[in-house]
Amino acid sequence: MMRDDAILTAAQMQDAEQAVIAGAVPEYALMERAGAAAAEIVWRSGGKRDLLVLCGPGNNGGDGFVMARLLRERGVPVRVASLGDSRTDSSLKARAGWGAPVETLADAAPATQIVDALFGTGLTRGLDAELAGRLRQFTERASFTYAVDLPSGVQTDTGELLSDVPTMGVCIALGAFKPGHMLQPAAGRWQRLVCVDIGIDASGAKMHRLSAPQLHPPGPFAHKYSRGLVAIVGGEMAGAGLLASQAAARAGAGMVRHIVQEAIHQGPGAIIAQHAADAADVAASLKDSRIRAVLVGPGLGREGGASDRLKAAMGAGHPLVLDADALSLLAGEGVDAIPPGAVLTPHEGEFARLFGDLPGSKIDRALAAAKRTRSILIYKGSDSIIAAPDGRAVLSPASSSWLSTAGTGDVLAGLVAGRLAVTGDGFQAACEALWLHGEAARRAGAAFIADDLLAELPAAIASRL
Ligand SMILES: NC(=O)C1=CN([C@@H]2O[C@H](COP(=O)(O)OP(=O)(O)OC[C@H]3O[C@@H](n4cnc5c(N)ncnc54)[C@H](O)[C@@H]3O)[C@@H](O)[C@H]2O)[C@@H](O)CC1
Ligand SMILES: [K+]
Repeated sequence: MMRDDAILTAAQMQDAEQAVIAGAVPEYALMERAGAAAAEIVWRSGGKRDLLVLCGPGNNGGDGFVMARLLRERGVPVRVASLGDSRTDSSLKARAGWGAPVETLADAAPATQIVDALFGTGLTRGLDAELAGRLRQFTERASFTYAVDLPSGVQTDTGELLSDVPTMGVCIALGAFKPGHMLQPAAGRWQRLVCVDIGIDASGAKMHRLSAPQLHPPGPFAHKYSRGLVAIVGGEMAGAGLLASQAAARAGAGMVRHIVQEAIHQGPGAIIAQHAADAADVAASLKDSRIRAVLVGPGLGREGGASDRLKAAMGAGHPLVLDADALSLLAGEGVDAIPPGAVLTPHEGEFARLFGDLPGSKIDRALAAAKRTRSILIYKGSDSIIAAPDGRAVLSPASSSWLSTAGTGDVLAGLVAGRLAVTGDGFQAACEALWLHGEAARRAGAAFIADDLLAELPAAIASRL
């Protein structure tokens, strides 16, 4: 994973900052770098339009003072309004560098451009109502708005909004992304998110932003079995299994067997339907050493023999992807039944049924669940998280809201199974599948249905070869 996709919590960011300071770079030098990088973005976006920088008492405010000074030097008409005194050594130095009058937030007039440098990673509580209201007024009257590090009011590590947060034009993450840049509801509070380099070493980060994968075409001697055989154990509703089957086939599996309950062949000829009336038939169908991934859940149902079909799938000893009804059934039976190493794809409701009310941020919950089950988790939502038992996490930036339609989860599960058959690595498969899913949705545009994602997959895959 690329290092410039690193995500650090507030505490990890502080450690990274201390490491740089220990390497003989003073804290104020880091503030100068941060202010200069953020000022560059403002300059490129808004040029010489009049600017009001709102500065808080800490180092976020210090960044704002540096920006104000540097943009003034470039001929931008800049004013600064502060919450009061600056309280850190570096922000006092930055304020002295500005060296011009500072207005109060109550008295300052609006401006065409607004910089929110009130609070960043040091936010400890929501803004009081008067301040939040004032920030909203300034923001609504401006044409160009920028948040330094995070919009003030966003909790750095959880993405919670501790007070009213207006939507900003650009959010300028300093040094590394923070969880709050990826997690909802914060992640919807800007139009554009950029991360600027300030010389922080984030190479040890265990969290990353989902990035575009590098995929490979089949080798010259590839054949259908060498590319990976995927078995999809269906049940009552063949349609969901078919969506997953096609996704697995397009994702790169050499062959997909859809193990169906009713002996009716549906769907494209490329998908092989195999009739398995009961769990014993399922177990027999899965006795094939060429199988590289088994997906169970989409269309499985929860009644009748569904639970036995699931057990047959879990007992077959192949790499597993568990989705949808499989997760609901397992919620009843307990997560200890989940074979270690599986890939689980719960949405919020399924996650809660499986793991109950876990504490912490969505990342903390995903990591705890991955550790507990020794599985890879794709904890789905508009801020999907992939978590591994060893503490790695990949966070997906918000994907198309049109994905909130029936069948898209089946497509994702099929993609995971397909990529698992190709790569043999659950974490990598989850990352590649989630990216392809989001990219197919982006390409499908508006008002698509799950089947349309299948049609977009070849182009999404081709773009990463
Ligand atoms: N960590 C780093 O590597 C760097 C951090 N920098 C900047 O420093 C920021 C963090 O600075 P600080 O730790 O000083 O924290 P902040 O500047 O985010 O704010 C902390 C101050 O605000 C007060 N405060 C918190 N919530 C409040 C609320 N709701 N109402 C009123 N007061 C409140 C705190 O008591 C404290 O005085 C980062 O977001 C970034 O902008 C940069 O200068 C450069 C490098
Ligand atoms: K801010």
